[in-house]
Amino acid sequence: MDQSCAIAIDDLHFSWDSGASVLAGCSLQVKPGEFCMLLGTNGSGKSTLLRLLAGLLDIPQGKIHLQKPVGFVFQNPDHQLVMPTVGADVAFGLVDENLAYEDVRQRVDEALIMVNLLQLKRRPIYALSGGQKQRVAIAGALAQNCRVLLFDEPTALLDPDSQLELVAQVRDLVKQQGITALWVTHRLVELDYCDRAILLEQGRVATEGAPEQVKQALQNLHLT
Ligand SMILES: Nc1ncnc2c1ncn2[C@@H]1O[C@H](COP(=O)(O)OP(=O)(O)OP(=O)(O)O)[C@@H](O)[C@H]1O
Repeated sequence: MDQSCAIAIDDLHFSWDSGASVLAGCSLQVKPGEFCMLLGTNGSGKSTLLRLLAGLLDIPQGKIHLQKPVGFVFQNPDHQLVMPTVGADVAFGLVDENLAYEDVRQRVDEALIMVNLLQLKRRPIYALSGGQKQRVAIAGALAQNCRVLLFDEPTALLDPDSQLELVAQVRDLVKQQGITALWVTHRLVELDYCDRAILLEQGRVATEGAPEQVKQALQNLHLT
């Protein structure tokens, strides 16, 4: 298993207790600083794979190597933002680190600058747009110095303009900060922003490569 990868998955198998196999010999690698997108039909196991990577599920069979810390951005930001204001929410992820007040302030400000939200630091979460909420979730991970970010359909609830704004911003973050991103999507327009796309089918990688190559494979499979 290549330990120099940001993410390396080798022969991963997973089934839910009640059901059929979801991942069946899934292997893939993501290089440090790569923006990789993961596609596949409904139920092909994309979210399950992200949850296994994030350590939210136990791995029954296979191996996972992952650069840490790892951040997770959910489809619905209301499922992960827990504090009343932007700054408090970004700081919340640092509570276990026992940092001095000034260090927390600095880490929060730096993270908010990276996602262009410093001016909204005191704004209540309820007064943010969906795209702004997703950027708060990303800032929370950045404040914790996450090197790998996992995104589970983060644009699914956004309008088309906010969708492209978010994906472009994550691409900039990946390229400027050397962060690695694995991004699950159903929206083909987003593929133009990634370095490489991976198509998951029947629990394993069916195709991977440049965005155009994977779009073509999807068309051949009549999945578009
Ligand atoms: N908590 C759970 N308990 C039992 N089965 C589950 C659970 N979560 C997902 N599944 C099942 O596992 C399979 C894979 O689901 P998963 O959510 O990983 O797919 P997905 O590729 O992310 O789908 P989608 O594109 O619809 O989000 C599906 O058959 C789903 O019904």
